[in-house]
Amino acid sequence: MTDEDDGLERGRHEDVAADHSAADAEDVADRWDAAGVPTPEALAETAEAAVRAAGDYLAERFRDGGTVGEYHTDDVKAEADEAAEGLIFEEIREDFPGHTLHGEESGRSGDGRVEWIVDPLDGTNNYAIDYPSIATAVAAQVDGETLVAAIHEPLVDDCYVAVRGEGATVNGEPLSVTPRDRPLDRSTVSLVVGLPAVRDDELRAEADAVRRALSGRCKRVLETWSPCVDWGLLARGSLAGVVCAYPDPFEQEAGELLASEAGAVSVSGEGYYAGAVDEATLAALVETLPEQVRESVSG
Ligand SMILES: O=P(O)(O)OC[C@H]1O[C@](O)(COP(=O)(O)O)[C@@H](O)[C@@H]1O
Ligand SMILES: [Mg+2]
Repeated sequence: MTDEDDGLERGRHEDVAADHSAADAEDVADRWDAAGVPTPEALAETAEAAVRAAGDYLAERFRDGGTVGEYHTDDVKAEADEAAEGLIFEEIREDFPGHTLHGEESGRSGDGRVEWIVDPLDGTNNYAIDYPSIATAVAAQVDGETLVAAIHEPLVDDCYVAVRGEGATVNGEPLSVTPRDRPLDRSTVSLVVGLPAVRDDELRAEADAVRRALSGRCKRVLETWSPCVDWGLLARGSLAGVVCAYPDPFEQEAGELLASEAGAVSVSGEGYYAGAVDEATLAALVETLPEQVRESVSG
C-alpha cells in the first residue's frame, strides 16, 4: 500500500522517516554481527521507524474522525489495525526481508532467526470510541529472546525504544526509574487484563479478584486497556507498578523489555506478571495479590 492509497501523512516525523528510508540499504546491511544477525542498533532503528509509521497513520485517522465509521460493525473493525500492521511490515521488510513477521492481525509468516512481534494498535477499543489512549508496539526477538522493543504513543507523540542490556529512551532521552519510598496507599498502579482473561469466566473471576485486592491497597488502580501506555508510564516511573493477568504477547514482549531496561524490577509466572519501580514496591504489590496468584509469581 502506498502513502497515496491510504492517505498516509507522517506529520512531524516526515523528515526522520524520509532520512531512514533514504539511508542506504547498504548502510543498514553493513550492521550485522558475525552470526549474520543484525546488530541491536540496526534492529532498534527499524523498530522505531516502524512504530512511528504506523502510529502517525493512526493519529491522522484519529484526528480526522476516521475511526467512527470503520469501527461501526465487526466486519470493518480491523481496518485501521490492518493498515497499521501493513505499514509496520513494510518498514521491516524493506530493511530485513528475511525476518519472520508475527502480527496480531495477520499471524506469523517466515522462519528466520529474527522474529518481529507486532501490535499495530494497542487499545483498539479505545480507538473505536475515540478515547485517546493508544499505542503501536514492536519487539524484535532473536532465537526467541527479545532484544529490542519500540512503542509509539502517537497522540502524545512519545516514542520509547529499549535495547537489551543498553537501556531505554523516550524521544531519545534516557529513561531510568527512580526508587521511591512510598507506600501503596499513596501510589497508582495499573492492571492489565489480557484477552484470555477477558473471554474465560474462570480467568476473568481471577482477574476480578486481583483488581479487588489491588483496589483495597493502592491509592488508585488504573485500567487503560492500552497496556503499552501503562508500560511507558512504568518506564518513566510515573506508575509505581503494573500487574498483568494473562497478557497478550503482542504488547507484553515489548513492554517487559522497556520496563526492565528502564530499571523496573519484576516477577512472573503462570499467566501473571508484576513489575514495579523498586524492590520494596514490588514486594508490597506481590503481598497484596490473592494467594494463588501470589504463589504463582513467587514460585
Ligand atoms: O475488551 P476487548 O475488546 O476484548 O479487548 C481486551 C484487550 O484489549 C487490550 O487491553 C488491548 O488489546 P489490543 O492490542 O487488541 O487493542 C488487551 O490487553 C486486552 O486483552
Ligand atoms: Mg495490545
